[in-house]
Amino acid sequence: MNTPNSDQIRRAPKVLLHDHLDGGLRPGTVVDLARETGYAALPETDPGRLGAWFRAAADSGSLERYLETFSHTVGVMQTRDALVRVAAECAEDLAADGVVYAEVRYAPEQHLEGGLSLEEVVEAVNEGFREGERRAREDGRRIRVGALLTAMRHAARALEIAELANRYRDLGVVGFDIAGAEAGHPPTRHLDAFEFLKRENNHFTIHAGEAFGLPSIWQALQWCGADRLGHGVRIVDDIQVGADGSVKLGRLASYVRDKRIPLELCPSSNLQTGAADSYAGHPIGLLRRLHFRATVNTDNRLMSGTSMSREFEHLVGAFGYTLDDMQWFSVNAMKSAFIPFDERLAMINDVIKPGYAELKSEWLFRQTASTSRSAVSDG
Ligand SMILES: O=c1[nH]cnc2c1ncn2[C@H]1C[C@H](O)[C@@H](CO)O1
Ligand SMILES: [Zn+2]
Repeated sequence: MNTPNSDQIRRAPKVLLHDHLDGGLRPGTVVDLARETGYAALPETDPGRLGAWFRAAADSGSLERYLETFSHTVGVMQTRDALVRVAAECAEDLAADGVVYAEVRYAPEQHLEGGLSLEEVVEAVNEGFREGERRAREDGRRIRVGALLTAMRHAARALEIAELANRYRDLGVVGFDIAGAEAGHPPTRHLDAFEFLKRENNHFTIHAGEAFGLPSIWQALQWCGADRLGHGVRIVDDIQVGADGSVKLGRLASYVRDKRIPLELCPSSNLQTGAADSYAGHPIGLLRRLHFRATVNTDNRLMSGTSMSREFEHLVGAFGYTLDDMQWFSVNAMKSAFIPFDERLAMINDVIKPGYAELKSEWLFRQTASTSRSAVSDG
């Protein structure tokens, strides 16, 4: 009865925990910035064709090949102005899509080629997010964006980036992450960074259980102490579903569910990197049914040609999700955010729940309107 249409999905208040700044540029902005900064390696210079190129190139079935496409976005994000613009447009685009709270991540160490310092990178991105929030407000939309600082798992700067995240805590940065090719780069190589953050009572998430399975999830949780799992989708490898529908959770899957570890699931991205083969077959269906702390995310809007609304449209199509399901995912995400508890609670009670209540009550008023129309035409 309350299956949402596209317009309702877009207007519904959504919460996004896993979105890469360098994976979400507008294609036209990539073209503009390449021209302005003298970046000559773009495979296409027409925005439409460039957007299609990113989607196709990222659609290889391999995480390593998917990640190669980032050389072009990172390539044009090497100046202060470019970072401010990309961050402002990110916040604006998310707000236009109905996102009310987002944590957007990027790796400061990848933006130093033009001579910026790590601090200048963080300050430029923060400035952009504040500008985007302001523009959204002028358009009558409300969004709050926090930054997550990512360290690249194949590099050796994790402790330095963790210290940077800690220094900019309460100044626009809400946590830390590690990303990059998973196989061959275990998170335990960066234990010093995680231990530092734990001593500082700071928060972090780790990309795990995407291209590599249970050992990666286990390490991220039990060795590194991650607060959330970036993807974590392969936790289904520890869940057995019998022919009669009975379900048996292994020890790790039980731990993840019992401890309410948030899973930052990214359906479209998983289809492109081969972690899932269809929306209907995506583990999110099972994980939602089993009441894991599942959340819906975009990962890389440019590479997947997606948005939060599109991710939900796919899920509504595949699983028949209703506005109640959308609210469940959004509340789950908000509970799992890295901002203080009282702010999360206020977002849930004062923004998310009223937003869904408004949408869920629309049918009442639509029915009155159509009754009066038919009365007029009957007369
Ligand atoms: O899905 C992903 N898995 C692992 N690494 C990723 C994914 N999406 C983006 N990245 C990498 C490429 C970016 O340059 C970096 C920082 O945002 O994070
Ligand atoms: Zn990611």
